[in-house]
Amino acid sequence: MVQPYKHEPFTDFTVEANRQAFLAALEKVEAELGRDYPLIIGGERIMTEDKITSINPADKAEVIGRVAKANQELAERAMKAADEAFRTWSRTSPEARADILFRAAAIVRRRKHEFSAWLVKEAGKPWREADADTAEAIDFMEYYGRQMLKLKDGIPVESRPGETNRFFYIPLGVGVVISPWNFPFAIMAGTTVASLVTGNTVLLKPASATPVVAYKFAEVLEEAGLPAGVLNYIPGSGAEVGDYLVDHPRTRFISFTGSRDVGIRIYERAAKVQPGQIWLKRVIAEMGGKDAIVVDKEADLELAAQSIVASAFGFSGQKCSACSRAIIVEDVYDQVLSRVVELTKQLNVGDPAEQATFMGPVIDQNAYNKIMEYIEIGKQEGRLMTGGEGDDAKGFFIQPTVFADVDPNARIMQEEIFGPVVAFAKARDFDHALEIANNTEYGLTGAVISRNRANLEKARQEFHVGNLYFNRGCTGAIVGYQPFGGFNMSGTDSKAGGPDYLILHMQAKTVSEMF
Ligand SMILES: NC(=O)c1ccc[n+]([C@@H]2O[C@H](COP(=O)([O-])OP(=O)(O)OC[C@H]3O[C@@H](n4cnc5c(N)ncnc54)[C@H](O)[C@@H]3O)[C@@H](O)[C@H]2O)c1
Ligand SMILES: N[C@@H](CCC=O)C(=O)O
Repeated sequence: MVQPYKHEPFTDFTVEANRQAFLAALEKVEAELGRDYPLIIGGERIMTEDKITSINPADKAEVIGRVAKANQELAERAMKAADEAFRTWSRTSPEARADILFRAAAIVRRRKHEFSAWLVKEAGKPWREADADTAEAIDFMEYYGRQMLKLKDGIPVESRPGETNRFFYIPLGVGVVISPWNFPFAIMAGTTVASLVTGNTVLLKPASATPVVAYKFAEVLEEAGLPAGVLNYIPGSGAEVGDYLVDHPRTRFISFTGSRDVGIRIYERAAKVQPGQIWLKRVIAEMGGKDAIVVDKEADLELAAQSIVASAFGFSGQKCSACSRAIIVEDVYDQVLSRVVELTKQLNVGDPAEQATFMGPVIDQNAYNKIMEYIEIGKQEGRLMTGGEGDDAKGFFIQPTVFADVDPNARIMQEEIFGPVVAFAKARDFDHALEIANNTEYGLTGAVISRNRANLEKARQEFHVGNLYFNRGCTGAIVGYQPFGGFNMSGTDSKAGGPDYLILHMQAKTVSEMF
């Protein structure tokens, strides 16, 4: 009997034993840096001449690993392997598939700090963020395994006398999983195992900035008993391998998490029926955000300031859920702003391998350049209150940055920056604050800090985001507790970690028999 689902607890690093264990994990990972990793196609390891070099964003001279790079020919081979493996994997019992997830979760749990240490090194995540990423990966495996057990016999439907009707779910086929670098373990693992446990086979193309942790996870799934060919690990260029697989007539569905622009491209390309294709591809697309925290005049202002700072600057603002807009009712605007500035100035920015670091680097040179450009735009559009500086000499470090008095239509209030930058806008009243909050093309997360019940109820109806939080920050959804996904240009609102997520990876079949 499977135990009821409970989310994986976060590690308390004030406990000395935990601190020591994490330091030991960092040491272990440091000793393994710089290795070469192959593709995995049909269970076979394939090394290529051309490689993706994964570096530490906090120290660009440090190579995390060199990963083989798939081209179209290898992607085709992987497609054939996945297509072949689908014949048997789709007939494997849901219980056996779920057991592989539970076993994989147990393996990761035993090596939890080691996985988090890879995240510190490869993604530049500070300890707490890395620990949360690993915990979320474990949660996805535990939660989706249980969800599959709930769904395995379908859902009862009505039958008339002399008739038996059954309604159940079958797998789709080969899925292409395309994952981002910002939750390089949790989102990569979650989107992969959701596809697998539902009986599909997978071509996994992880983000090029974080392919090593994805390789480590592919190894875990093998160790847990996943048969060869069911998961194929094929890092490669988005434009080359990504487009090729999205267009491929044998691709049955695409599970994409990433930026708005790439999401739209995939959505459009997947809609085109290719010669030989006998289905309409399904697309699950989780895209960007321009998330806001609204602060009412009747509110705990300290909570408001703490929530804004944590949501804006956790993992350097590189979360689709990050607070990049603080919308404050004018009566309390100055107080909240000055407290946020004060708290921001106290943040510890530096090497994420150090326990005391709150905020590490941004992911790479492109991200650094883009964010610094937005900071320049921000200087034209608002009042720079703190931050604004960057240093990319050793790693890609940007100071947490606060802009005040920004017009709701300004670029830094409309466009996803994906860095440690928050813009403040003043609202006349609560209704005006909600109007500003809804004034973007995105609709992912949002929060309201208020003691006014009527205003909270108004926000429940009117604040148009997939994940709305009251009296807390707008990041940190927990699998199975706060199913995650957004409206409008934030994607297809496919709620990851939610009770209806797995169904998106299957098709429903009705069988009616007369007696
Ligand atoms: N809504 C969510 O749940 C969620 C979660 C995490 C990140 N995000 C979003 O992801 C973005 C940051 O991640 P990113 O920089 O890795 O995004 P990205 O769109 O640049 O890349 C995401 C993935 O798409 C691949 N890709 C690029 N071009 C492709 C193409 N033509 N065809 C197929 N695949 C292609 C990349 O290689 C990568 O694996 C932000 O916009 C963030 O808001 C959203
Ligand atoms: N699920 C994460 C965000 C994922 C996107 O980056 C959160 O809730 O903060």
